[in-house]
Amino acid sequence: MGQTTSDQAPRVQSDKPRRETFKYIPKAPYKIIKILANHDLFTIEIPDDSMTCGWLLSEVIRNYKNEGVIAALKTKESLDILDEYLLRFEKSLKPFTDHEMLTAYFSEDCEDSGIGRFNFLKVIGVGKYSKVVLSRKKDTGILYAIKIIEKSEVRRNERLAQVMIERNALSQISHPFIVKLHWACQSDSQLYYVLGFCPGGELSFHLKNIGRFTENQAKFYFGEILLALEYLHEQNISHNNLKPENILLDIDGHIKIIDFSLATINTSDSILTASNSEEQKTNISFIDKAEDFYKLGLLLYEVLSTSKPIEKPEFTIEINENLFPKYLSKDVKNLLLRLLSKDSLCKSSKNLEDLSKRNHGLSIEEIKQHPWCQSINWQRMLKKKCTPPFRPNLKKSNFDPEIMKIPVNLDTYEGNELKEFNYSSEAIEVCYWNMTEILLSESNTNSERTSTDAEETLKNLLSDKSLDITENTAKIYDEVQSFTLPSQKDLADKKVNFKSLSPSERESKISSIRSLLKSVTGIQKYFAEDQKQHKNLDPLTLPIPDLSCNVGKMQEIVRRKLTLKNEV
Ligand SMILES: Nc1ncnc2c1ncn2[C@@H]1O[C@H](COP(=O)(O)OP(=O)(O)OP(=O)(O)O)[C@@H](O)[C@H]1O
Repeated sequence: MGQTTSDQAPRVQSDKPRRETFKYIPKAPYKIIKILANHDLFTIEIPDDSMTCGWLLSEVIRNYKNEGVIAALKTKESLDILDEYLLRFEKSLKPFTDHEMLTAYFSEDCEDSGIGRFNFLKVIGVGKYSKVVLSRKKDTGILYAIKIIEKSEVRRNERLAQVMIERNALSQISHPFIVKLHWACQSDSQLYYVLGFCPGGELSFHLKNIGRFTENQAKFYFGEILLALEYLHEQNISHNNLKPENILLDIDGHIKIIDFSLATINTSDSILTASNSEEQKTNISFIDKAEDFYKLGLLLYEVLSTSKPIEKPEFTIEINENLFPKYLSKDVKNLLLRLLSKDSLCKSSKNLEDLSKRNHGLSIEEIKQHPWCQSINWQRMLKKKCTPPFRPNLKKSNFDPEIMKIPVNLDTYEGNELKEFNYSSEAIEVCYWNMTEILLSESNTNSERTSTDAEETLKNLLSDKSLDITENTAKIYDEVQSFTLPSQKDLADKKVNFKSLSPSERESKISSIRSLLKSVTGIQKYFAEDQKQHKNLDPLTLPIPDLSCNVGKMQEIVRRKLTLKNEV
């Protein structure tokens, strides 16, 4: 059979108009994202929502032609949860708005093998003996939560053994529902545990926002915690401090158990020191595990009712169904009864004599098979395939804003680039006050100023190659932010005082501050003495294009505070 190939086919000229179907019509971008990379500002067109954070980063790297290695992207406002989101390459770009501006994070070389490998960003948690600080690893740009423990506090409170147990427990754990310890290191005065960052905040924070959880919501958290406990107990580790404050959420809403500061590890060695008896060895580990179940019961009660049973005296006497809220189902009441029963209390008292009083306690298997847990598919849950009741808000931080105001105590950090400059609070405070004075004197000369076009000023600022904007002062931002303005009267007095100074007195007052600010920010040409060359750069009206512009940051804060103050 003769085959007609396209070559052989007669070329017939058709009279019909040609169809346009093959014409390539470029699709309008679905949205664009602006990228500020060093002094370059460019846009990336996002064709649709299926594009991911990993794709965006690769596009940015492809488009950036200048010096430096881009390791990550971050939000302009350093919003912790979105910054973490941007590091998840598989995540969709959906949460970002059209024309959103992101900044590039450049990899920094670092020879230090200790804590100097990290830039500290802000305090996100405070414990009795420690602070937890959100930090970025200088070379990779990855975010971590670093728990900083003061050695002096450990010594004073004789907590060394406990601190070592926390470290040892964390270092042998690897489980999807338990925080990961990546590194542990120390300086002369502090211990550092570098932990995976959980941006979703504490379960207690969400509990406060929501009121109380429904049984289904509670069941999800209960199930994930139980799986983590099962794993811990298999490793002979008891957590001993389960409570909503120690359950964090990851970016998708799954749990991570933190805080092993009260944990116990039942190694045969430690048991041997306590006693050589095999029977007691079994009992002791049994008691610690029972303590976890009891605490799990308290946690379940708390999330379902929003009250802490521990604060109710009747709970420590004899537990019965009447103590539970009426709206709870029969099944959950039964489970609570079993977890919180007097038996459990006896077991958790750690008094060996009490053991004689106990009946048979619940095992993990029994809890898993309890009627209330019947709807849980444990295999799916372990693989994180069960949908969390809610996802943490990506548009605002899930950490307590009051805690985030706490300054990172930079004086005590060792081994990073802060050595050269004294970043003590007083130094920053001096900066702050004098910035205020400069702004006040500026505002006197022209009270009608309005904000200039942000884009335009940004371009001016970026095209000025003499400005050496350093990345290093998110910490200063935090420090400055934590100061409060004085009363209107004090401000007025300051203003009058400052105005009454002669130009040379003003100059001498400001000059030391100016050099301080220059060394803090790395910006060499900015203030009055430079204004002849930089007429466009008006400290009062300069918009804040990027948080890495440190003077801008300070101005913004001062201005925001002044506005607030004036509104009051
Ligand atoms: N990996 C993390 N990611 C995000 N936030 C964290 C992380 N670890 C701790 N935090 C925050 O820091 C707070 C305090 O941490 P943690 O509970 O470990 O300290 P603590 O045990 O209470 O302190 P201490 O041992 O000094 O008593 C937590 O409640 C939480 O808000």
